[in-house]
Amino acid sequence: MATNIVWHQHKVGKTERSAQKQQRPLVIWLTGLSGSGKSTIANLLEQKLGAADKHTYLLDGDNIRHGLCGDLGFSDKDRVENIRRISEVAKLFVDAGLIVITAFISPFRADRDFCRHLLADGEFVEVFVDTPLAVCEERDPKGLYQKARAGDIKDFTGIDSAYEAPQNPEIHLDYQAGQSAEQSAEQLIAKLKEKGFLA
Ligand SMILES: Nc1ncnc2c1ncn2[C@@H]1O[C@H](COP(=O)(O)OS(=O)(=O)O)[C@@H](OP(=O)(O)O)[C@H]1O
Ligand SMILES: Nc1ncnc2c1ncn2[C@@H]1O[C@H](COP(=O)(O)OP(=O)(O)O)[C@@H](O)[C@H]1O
Repeated sequence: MATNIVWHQHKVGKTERSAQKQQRPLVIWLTGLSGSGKSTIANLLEQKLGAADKHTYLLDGDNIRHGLCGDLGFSDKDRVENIRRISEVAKLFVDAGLIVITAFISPFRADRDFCRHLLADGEFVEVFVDTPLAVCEERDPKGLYQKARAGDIKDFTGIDSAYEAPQNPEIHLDYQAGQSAEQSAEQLIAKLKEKGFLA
């Protein structure tokens, strides 16, 4: 707990930093099962926003777990702490004026809402990458479902660990058979624009 600590109000704030970048800072929070397409879509989205002169930062589950969250595993408690840390980092990057893209399973509603409530109204865009478990398992890009089914990995999301689907996400990316990742990323950009999150 922060006791005997006083918040410093700096002269240069979020308003100045985002004005300098000529953009509205945001968190675009992708959530979905392992293999649903979060990392692939997030990467394409970041490339497309960069090409449109936006200033972005992508926080991706696998990468963050090598450093900032390298001490955490996949128990419910560790996942809560993982998302808490990511949320605080995302808030700092929003304060820096950036468009933050996150790609974490983030299986628990309360934790996604924690990030939403850290930010100002309209700064948190929850994107549900709604790919059915059977499709994720069929894709199995890292062979993890096979290991989880064989009992070699415990607490695997969708198998023996819960995934709480968003009830009212700002954007719902419904799985469509045969749709490419490129098409999904384009669909996401179109929805971000349609809903007024991107100029
Ligand atoms: N037990 C278990 N359950 C789920 N996922 C597992 C597990 N063990 C390892 N992995 C790999 O870790 C990636 C998920 O990390 P996240 O930080 O996104 O998870 S969480 O948000 O804290 O639930 C996840 O990456 P993605 O496939 O990109 O989602 C997996 O590659
Ligand atoms: N429409 C799509 N959107 C995203 N990924 C797709 C799509 N169609 C096929 N894929 C493939 O599915 C896999 C998704 O893996 P990944 O992006 O690592 O998912 P996650 O980050 O959610 O675990 C990749 O191999 C990707 O090429």
